[in-house]
Amino acid sequence: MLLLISPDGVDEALDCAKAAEHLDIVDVKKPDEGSLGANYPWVIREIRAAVPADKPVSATVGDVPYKPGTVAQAALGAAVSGATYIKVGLYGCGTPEQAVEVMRGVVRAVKDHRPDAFVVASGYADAHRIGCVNPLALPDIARRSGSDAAMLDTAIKDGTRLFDHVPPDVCAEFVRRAHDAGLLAALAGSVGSGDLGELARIQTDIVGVRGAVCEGGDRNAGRIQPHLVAAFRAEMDRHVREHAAAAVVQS
Ligand SMILES: O=C[C@H](O)COP(=O)(O)O
Repeated sequence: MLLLISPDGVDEALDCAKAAEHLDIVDVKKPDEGSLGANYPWVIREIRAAVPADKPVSATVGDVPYKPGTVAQAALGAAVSGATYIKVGLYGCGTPEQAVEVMRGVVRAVKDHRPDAFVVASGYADAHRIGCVNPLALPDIARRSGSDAAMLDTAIKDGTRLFDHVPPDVCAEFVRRAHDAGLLAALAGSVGSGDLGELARIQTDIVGVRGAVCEGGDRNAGRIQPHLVAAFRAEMDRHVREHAAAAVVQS
């Protein structure tokens, strides 16, 4: 499992850089603009310069409306600024067809510029609260649009967790569908260390975290703490090892 951590700006990215050995992807976002709020191009550039070159920088393009041209141009902006993972929150897409149209534009805009960039189509575990596409539709949306990964996060950060909205067995189906389509499966949404056992068991590829590695577990008022990143990573690796060992015993 890969660990993606979301700093809110350059200062927190520097804290991530101090914990770089414990994380895999630095994800630039602007949490005060939403769950997948987009940050400024110059912030992406500064963060790219601040984190070790071997760590991919991801950028969120926003909780986007159903405006395929606008979103494609914004995604290109993130790629030009140095992000190699481009994450799009399909907030304003009410049907899979709309979501596929938006993501096709993103894939073309980003990969024309940088063929090796990695495009992530993200839906929301609490889609029922905002009226966007069903979580289990995401793997097929990602596949049809040529994206590289399907993701779920929570849209409303009110303390409810991924598993409160999409129980582990449904997340397992999400991961299965993503893998069957040849995609990576990424899961986030107030994920805590207590969720890591299930996330490892269902073979999640990427776990996205912010609140759990912030001071006081507070994604808004707290700041990312390198020692919390290290502790979270240690717990994650422990679960991955345990599930790998269990799989060997069963086989
Ligand atoms: O992509 C990851 C999200 O930023 C997760 O944030 P959170 O753990 O505070 O819900």
